[in-house]
Amino acid sequence: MDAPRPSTALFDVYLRLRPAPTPDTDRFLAVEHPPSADAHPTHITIRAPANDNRKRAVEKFAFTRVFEEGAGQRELFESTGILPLIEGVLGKEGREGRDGLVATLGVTGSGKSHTILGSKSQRGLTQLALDVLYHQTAPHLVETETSPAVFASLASADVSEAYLLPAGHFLDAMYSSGSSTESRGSTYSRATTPALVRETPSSYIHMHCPGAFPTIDSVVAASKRAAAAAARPSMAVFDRLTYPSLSKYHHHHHPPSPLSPHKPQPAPNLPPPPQDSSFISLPPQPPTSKRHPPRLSALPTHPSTADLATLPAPDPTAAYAILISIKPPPNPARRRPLLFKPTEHSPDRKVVAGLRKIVCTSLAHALLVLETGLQERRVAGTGTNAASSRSHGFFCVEVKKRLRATRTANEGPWSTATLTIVDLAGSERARTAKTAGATLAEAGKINESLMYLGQCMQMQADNATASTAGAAQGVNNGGVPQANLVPYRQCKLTELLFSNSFAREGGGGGVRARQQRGVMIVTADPWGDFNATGQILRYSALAREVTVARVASVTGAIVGGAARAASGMGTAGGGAGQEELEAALAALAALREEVEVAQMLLAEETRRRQAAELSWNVAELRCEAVEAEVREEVWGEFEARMAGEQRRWRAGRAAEMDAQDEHLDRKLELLTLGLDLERAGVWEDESAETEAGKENVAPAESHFYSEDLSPSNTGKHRHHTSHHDIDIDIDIDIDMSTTEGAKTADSPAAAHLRARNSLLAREMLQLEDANRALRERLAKAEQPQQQRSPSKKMRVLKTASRGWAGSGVGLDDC
Ligand SMILES: Nc1ncnc2c1ncn2[C@@H]1O[C@H](COP(=O)(O)OP(=O)(O)OP(=O)(O)O)[C@@H](O)[C@H]1O
Repeated sequence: MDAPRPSTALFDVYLRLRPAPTPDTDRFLAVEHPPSADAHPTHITIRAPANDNRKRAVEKFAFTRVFEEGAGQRELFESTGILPLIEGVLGKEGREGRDGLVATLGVTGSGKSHTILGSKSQRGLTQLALDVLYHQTAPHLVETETSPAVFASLASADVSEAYLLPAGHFLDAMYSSGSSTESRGSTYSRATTPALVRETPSSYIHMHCPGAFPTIDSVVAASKRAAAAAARPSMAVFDRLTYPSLSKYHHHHHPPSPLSPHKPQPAPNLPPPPQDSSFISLPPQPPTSKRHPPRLSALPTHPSTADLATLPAPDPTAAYAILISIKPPPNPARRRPLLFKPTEHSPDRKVVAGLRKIVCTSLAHALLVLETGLQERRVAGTGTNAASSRSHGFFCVEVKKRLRATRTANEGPWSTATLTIVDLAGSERARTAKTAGATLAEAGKINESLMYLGQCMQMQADNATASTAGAAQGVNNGGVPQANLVPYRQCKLTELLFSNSFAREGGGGGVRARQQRGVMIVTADPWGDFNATGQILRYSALAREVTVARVASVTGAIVGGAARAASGMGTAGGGAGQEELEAALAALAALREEVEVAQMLLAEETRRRQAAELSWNVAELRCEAVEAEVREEVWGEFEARMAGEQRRWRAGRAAEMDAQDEHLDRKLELLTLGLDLERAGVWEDESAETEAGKENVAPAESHFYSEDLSPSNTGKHRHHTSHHDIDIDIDIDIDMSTTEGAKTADSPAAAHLRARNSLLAREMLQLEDANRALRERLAKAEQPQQQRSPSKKMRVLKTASRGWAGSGVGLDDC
């Protein structure tokens, strides 16, 4: 069985074994060493301890690499791909960084916290990662403790509704003047944390340092005020928000701690430091409002990262800022679920809203903030592990990056990549752990979230195996292996861990470039709980194989009994009969073993099927909910559009009818006018004087009036209009001489006539305009019909020529 090395994997999975607490006991887990001395082990096998009579199958698991009991923190740090993760977070030159995830998973007491956070004498992966990060970015870090403008730019670039604080500010607010208290111990142990009953830091801050937390708004406002006060030194305002040097957290008897061999720490030249040792070393104390800062020199400095062979390279063209996120301690009375927010890059990329983000400009600051964060993590002792972590711990190191200002260009916008380090709470069996009440309920939740995590990991392992098998057989689906969806949205834990691994940004081809890469370190105690460890190994391993164990004792007993029976039967059967019997018994034993393995496989498959059914049901419910939501949304939009269309159509129709009415009114008005004139006898008289041969007008046409406006007084103006089913021909033939005659006569009738004439002339012009517009509309309406059918075209032409025939106005005039 080879360990698949999938290219599409969410993360590499490493196994770390912890040293034996009592080495002389039997271990159930064995490491398979590869034949070559240079190669690292990748496989382990587990077999049930002797006292477990139920299962006899041997299970074999494959991991990216197995670290045996002797492996130290430094070896783990160097060999688990964390350095490339850090390089990814820093980002290549001119490019944004990529998120990285380091997580530990294992049964309670198997060494997760030891791996991630270290112990009193050894640094964990988190401290080592911070050391490398600060060492590599030191020349490129922006100064936020003293520069309000830079701090404000960071604050305004954060989209997660976080509270940004400079580290000095934060630490001072957390550990204000309690420095005169006596030393109460010197042992550093995280195990004492659960018993500490103190004010939560946030309540302390609000009670004792009102306004001490600068919100984004207050810092931005402060920076604006500072910029505006040009006469004063611009630092004046920010000084009030700036906090004392880190060196006050050093013990005066100790030299500055060489936390990072690469970067000297500030000298301890401040007021007499507290006699107290690190707050994490305190035995249980009565409630008090004072807290004491961790003593920097008490924090472990081993192992060092000074002589690492390869270090991640930062972007030389960029400026960096490093922020450490801390979730404010929850109010037990009003526990709220984590609030996720999509980021500016993609709705899939989620961040937790409402965190405190501490801008740390040095490793020492970062370590102090980390220690402070650890205090806020809820730890409650259980029967299994006295220092058991009863919550999943997330340590998020945000690396902000922007292009530095040059002579030709200003600095670019801040981009963010996050290194998330996760110490998952241990899975445990309630019976073993002897938990009760709220702690038992919490354990149930933790186990549930770990179950969902297990499903995701199994799915990823299956995908990876399928992809490797597909690649080996050259079978693929258009170059893309068919992968099952990893159900990471089932719970907050898996969403937090993996939403960035699947985030699609922008919809373009290069969207996967920023997807998160991860490292999962599974911890196991080879002498611990066989069942619980086996369960975790089953869902976390990259591959698994079940083989039959030799059940020599049982088979031997059967064979021995059979042989005795055979010999008791006398010598009649002879040697041949006995051999036959032995062979039959051996076959029987082999069949029994097969049945047992088949039963185990069946049980495993049943469990997986049930898990798959569960996720299927959840997915179906989600689909239904989404479908209903989409339906409702589409229906609402459709109805709104329909109503809009109806409104528009009604308005258009009303306007059209108004235009028609107006047109008809005007025609009627003209008709009435013409009739009036006719009645007055003007037209009859004048028509007698008009020249002979004047064109007759078709009876169907309306002959309203004629007016001769030509200079020679002999011209006539004809007007034809057609609107829908109404055809109107207007002949205007006004004899100006008559008008002149009338003018000369200067009778009331002549004056009336003149007035009428000029009114008519105006009306005629308006009518002409309306007529022209109508003709254009008619022509447009007829055009498609003419194009469609030649016969129709002819019909239209005929109709048109008939319509214009009597008026003397050619089609070209239309
Ligand atoms: N590789 C190791 N080397 C030395 N000591 C170890 C190692 N791993 C674990 N231990 C010790 O085992 C004990 C339990 O380890 P740890 O607290 O890290 O377990 P855990 O898996 O985090 O447990 P929980 O899930 O309950 O928090 C600690 O005292 C720790 O120092």
